[in-house]
Parts: sequence; C-alpha cells; structure tokens
Amino acid sequence: MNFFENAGSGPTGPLSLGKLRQTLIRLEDTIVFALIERAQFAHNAIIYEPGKFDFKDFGGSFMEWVLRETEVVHAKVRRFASPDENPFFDDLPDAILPALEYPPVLHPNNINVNPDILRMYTQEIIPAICRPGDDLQYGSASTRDVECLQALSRRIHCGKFVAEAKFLDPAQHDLYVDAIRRGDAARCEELLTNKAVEAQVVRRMRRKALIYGQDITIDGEVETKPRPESPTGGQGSRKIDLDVVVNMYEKFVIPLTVKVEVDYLMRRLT
Ligand SMILES: O=C(O)C(=O)C[C@]1(C(=O)O)C=C[C@@H](O)C=C1
Repeated sequence: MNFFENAGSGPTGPLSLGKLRQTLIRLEDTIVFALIERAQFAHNAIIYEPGKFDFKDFGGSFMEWVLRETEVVHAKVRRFASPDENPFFDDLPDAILPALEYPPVLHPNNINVNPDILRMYTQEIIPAICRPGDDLQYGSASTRDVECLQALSRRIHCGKFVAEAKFLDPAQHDLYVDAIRRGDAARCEELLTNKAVEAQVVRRMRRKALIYGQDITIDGEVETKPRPESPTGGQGSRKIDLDVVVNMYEKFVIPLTVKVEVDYLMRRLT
C-alpha cells in the first residue's frame, strides 16, 4: 500500500488521525483473515521450538527460519526501507533496488516491538486459535504465521504515525511537549488514550471475527455445520474463536500500539 497517500492529504500533507484510523480498520480485516488462514492447521508446536530443525547458521525455530528467509527476500526489494515497515530480524541484506525518497513524516527512531509481538503470537495466540496436535503441515502453518506476524507488526507500529499526528495536533501540542520535557510517560499515555475508540475497535473486531469466520452458501445463508476440531469447542461452525480475537486486541494489540506511541513520543524532542 502507499502508506503516505493513506496517512495524510498527499505526500507532504499533514498526517490525518482520521485517515490513520481508516488504515488501522483495514488492517483489522487483514489480521482476521490471516488468523483464519492459520487456524485451519494444527498447532504444530514443534515449529516454534528452537533447534528442532537442523539449519546451518540458524539456531531459531522452524517458523522463525521461514520468517527470516521471507524477510531476506523482502529486504532485497526494500520493504524495510519504508518507515511503516519494521523487520523481525536485523541482519538482513541490502536492497537490490535503489533507495526511494520518503517524506520525513516521522521523527527519526528505531522503535521496534517485534520481539514482544513474536512472543505474544507464538505463546498466547497460536495455542488459542489452533486445534492441538500435529498435522505435519509445517510449511503451510509457518507461511500463514509470517502473514499474521507481518500484519500485526504493521498494525502495531502504525502507532508511530498515530503518535506523530497527535503530537502535531495544535489543541494538544503544548500538553505533549510539557509531558515529554518532564519525562512523564504516564502523562503522555493519558493524553493519547481514547477509551471510546478502543471500545469501538474491540467491538468491531468481534463482529469481523464473527462475520468473516462463517461459511456462506450460494443463497447467502450461513452454514451451520459444526467444526469439532475447534480448539475451544462449542463455537459451532466458526472458523475462529471470537473471544480469542477480542482478547488478543484487548490484551496485546492495543497495549503494544500504546507502548509504541508512548516510546515514540518520549523520544520526539531528542
Ligand atoms: O486511534 C487512536 O487514537 C490510537 O491511538 C490507536 C488505539 C488502538 O490501538 O486502536 C490506541 C490507543 C487509543 O486509546 C485508541 C486506539
């Protein structure tokens, strides 16, 4: 996506919080569909255990190896040169394409919460959305994991742009400057938090997980065939557990976005 067209009123226009929220809403769809794709395969715990597969010069897990190999290719086509992209690995090759000029929308920073995202995803989300056991679909499961992780990372690191938009808002600017100068992270968090918006996000995610996680017949009816393999059971024909998706947003996605926003703001005047 051309992030800068979506984020503001043109390549050099001011950041718009409304447009950034639209981007976050679109990423909700990407995240729900990616989780549904992953949930069709078993947990396959072995792919998350470091050292279980013998890779030369790589001591991580099978899934991390797939993630790293994917990032190697993406780095070569300059994915991580874009300020809205943050890699999970830092020893990646240079791009084979010449550098693009990006408008200096963000204050220079190296904030990257991908280690937190990786931990939350493999330890909390995967066991909750996948049926237990091993179906040997290691490649399929890992490539879906990469898609989930990249979508979550984009969503959470969008917090940098959201924070910049809030910092530049003339109605709030002086309050942020004062809190940042005093090193008051708690005050920054208080200023940027909007509980009403968070409640809307969570409600919308529940609806999306419900609606996108259904099979629709040719007549527009909802299939009600039970899915006995569901890890939580009792959710009938749903492809994904609604509570897991809601919980993931409440406990991890929004708090990590807030962490990115606060970290970004606390370094905004350096
Ligand atoms: O929309 C915003 O204002 C954001 O900062 C994003 C977000 C979120 O993660 O969805 C985070 C903090 C706010 O309290 C509300 C929502």
